[in-house]
Amino acid sequence: MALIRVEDLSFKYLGSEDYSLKGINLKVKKGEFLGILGASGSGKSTLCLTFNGIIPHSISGEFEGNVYVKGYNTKDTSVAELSTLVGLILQNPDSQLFNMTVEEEVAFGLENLGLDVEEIKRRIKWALKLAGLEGLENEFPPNLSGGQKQRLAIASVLAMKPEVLVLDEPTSQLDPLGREQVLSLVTLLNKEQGITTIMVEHNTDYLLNFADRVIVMDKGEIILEGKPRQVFEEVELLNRLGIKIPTSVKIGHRLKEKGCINRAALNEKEIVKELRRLLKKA
Ligand SMILES: Nc1ncnc2c1ncn2[C@@H]1O[C@H](COP(=O)(O)OP(=O)(O)OP(=O)(O)O)[C@@H](O)[C@H]1O
Repeated sequence: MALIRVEDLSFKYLGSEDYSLKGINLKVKKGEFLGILGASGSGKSTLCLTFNGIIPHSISGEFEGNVYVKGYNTKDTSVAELSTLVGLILQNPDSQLFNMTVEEEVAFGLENLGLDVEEIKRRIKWALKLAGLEGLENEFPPNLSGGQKQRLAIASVLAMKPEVLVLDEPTSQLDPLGREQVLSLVTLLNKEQGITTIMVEHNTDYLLNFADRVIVMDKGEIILEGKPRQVFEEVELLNRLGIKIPTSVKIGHRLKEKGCINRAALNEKEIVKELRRLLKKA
């Protein structure tokens, strides 16, 4: 059974003329890693906000269709209840951190869940360890690096033990090291902890390697969907939308054009394998 089911979803912000989401149908399976791509303004963030009920509960507009999370219709379920199922991470970690210490930041959401003190302590320790922030419990969050702040934001939602993590461009405001740390953490959470992951991410090399499926949005619609290697074969369409083609796929295309290999959408490992084969032949 799908963990998330989106049926004929359309949404228009209050006061807007156009719909930001138009007839979206989507299923996400438990444990799956779904990547979301699309040009600026195509509706990626709006879609993310429907998974934990912020749309329609906190942002009003015309909402048509249904979003189900673990069978709960988000229209009939509060954001507080949904936040125990769906953890949302936004672009800017500063907008998500409010407390005086790293530990208090993670404890914050847990205190409203009615958990006993020992369980809260256990969860804080577990989440900070997974996020690689052990030893920083007493730090003042604004003093952390960008990557550490974003990992703290992830640890805070992780401590609620959500079934789904929704990440909306979590690396876009980070330096290269911070970006890599956050991407490694997301990979670990999905592949080792089995957390269903939905991620808006412009790093298509990363999605090629780690996403199970990718959707491409344009003007509020899903216009392309499939396994990353299928989606990244659509070079012309992606170029038109300004979506970066993964480097290994670009090299694969060049080699295919030159008649050296038969398939183009290759990841780094496969490109190296093909190049070694070609070198041996030469
Ligand atoms: N709060 C809002 N009120 C009115 N219109 C909005 C609001 N937020 C977004 N929109 C509009 O909805 C459409 C989709 O925006 P959205 O932010 O979901 O796109 P996006 O693909 O996430 O873009 P980006 O990559 O720039 O974040 C755009 O036309 C945008 O102007």
